[in-house]
Amino acid sequence: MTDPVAFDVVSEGLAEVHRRLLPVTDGEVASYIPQLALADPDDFGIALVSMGGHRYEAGSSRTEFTIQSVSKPFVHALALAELGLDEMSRWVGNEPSGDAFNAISLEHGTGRPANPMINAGAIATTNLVPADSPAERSARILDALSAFAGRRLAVDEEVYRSEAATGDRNRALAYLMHAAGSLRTDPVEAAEVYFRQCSVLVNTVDLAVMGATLANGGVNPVTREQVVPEQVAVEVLSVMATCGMYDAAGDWLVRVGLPAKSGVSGGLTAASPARFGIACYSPPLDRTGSSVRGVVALRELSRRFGMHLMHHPAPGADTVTAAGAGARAASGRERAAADRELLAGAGDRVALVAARGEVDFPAAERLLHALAGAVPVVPGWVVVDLDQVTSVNPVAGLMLGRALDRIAASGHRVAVVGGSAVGAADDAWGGAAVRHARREEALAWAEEALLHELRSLPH
Ligand SMILES: NC(=O)CC[C@H](N)C(=O)O
Repeated sequence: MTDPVAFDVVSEGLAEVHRRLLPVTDGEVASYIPQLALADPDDFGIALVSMGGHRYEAGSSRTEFTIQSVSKPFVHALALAELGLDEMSRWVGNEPSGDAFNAISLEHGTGRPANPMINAGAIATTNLVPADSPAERSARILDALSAFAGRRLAVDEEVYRSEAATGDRNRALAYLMHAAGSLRTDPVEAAEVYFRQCSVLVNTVDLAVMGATLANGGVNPVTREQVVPEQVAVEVLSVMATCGMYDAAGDWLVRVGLPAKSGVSGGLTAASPARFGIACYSPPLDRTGSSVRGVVALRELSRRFGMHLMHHPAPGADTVTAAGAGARAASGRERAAADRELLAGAGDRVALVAARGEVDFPAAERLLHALAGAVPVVPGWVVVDLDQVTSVNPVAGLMLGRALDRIAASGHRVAVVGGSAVGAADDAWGGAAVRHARREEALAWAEEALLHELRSLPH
């Protein structure tokens, strides 16, 4: 029997990066929260989770640590799912602050924190999660983080106490926001809920699953649970891309090109939309508060696996499989010599355009361009074969519908073949088109009508 591990080149890639970066000893383990100073600087874990829910890992990927600021995007997701983007944005901005994570980055006048990834914004966001008491709020947050991770998580009470004992700066931020009217709950309680959220224990694989859930439109790829709506995942990833790495966010986007979030315990998660969640854990931090090994590892992995968001994606399969008029659009029916002759003289009055696969905005643009080139110059018949189309997204359906309506309005008769996947787009073309089950039928329908017209013309 073949050992499936022998084919695991993904884990091999992770192991190679891990081996190469293990000797890196730059950075300092965070000590302003005393309990964090006890972390082992040699711990180094890497994990990658695919949209199929497959997990790949290297190093100390199962070592537990407190989530710290990596919790912020996930609690932001929970608050967004409850409040919606407009209401959220009234309380917390979406602008990169360019400041350190613990900066007093509050908007002049309103006291609104710049974004939900810095401490001030995170404390405000946490306390926007609807609940009747701080305990209930903490419980809801723990539930949400667990759903993102796909397993039941717990709070490290010692780290929580250590952070609460030394958390005056965060309390001060809460007081400032409370005074300015941007935090409505009690400042001390607000900070406590935030400290408990930061003290939730995770491992590197959990962080990768959490990132993968955002990359997968809010559906946890391991448990298949829809944790937050897809739109919320899109909004959270956007904020991660611009604010997730604090005052290093710009450089990060250039070099790694993925939405990400780091934390002071050394955790780091990144999301490659529709592809992977990737996470690292290594406690020594750079001056911006992100894991030194984590940052370099993500840089290498992004390059190695071609994950930079701004990369030109590989083109999909051709959408348009046939486009033309005349002979190429013939139905193949047996016909009398006289009819064949008639058709040969007027074959360019029947056009065929066929498409396949998923039709989204760019694919619809290609299809419409092909239609424009194939439509007869004099009133004729246009057969659009969508039998091999697997899906049409709403915007593409609208575009196609409008184009077919226009073609019909300019005097052509339109037939649409198959396209059971087209579904919603059906309403879009408002019955301007005749439906046929097969391409040959539609072409024969067009030819019969054309012949009928030609035969009645004086020779
Ligand atoms: N960047 C971080 O991870 C900060 C989280 C930490 N709990 C704090 O508030 O200071």
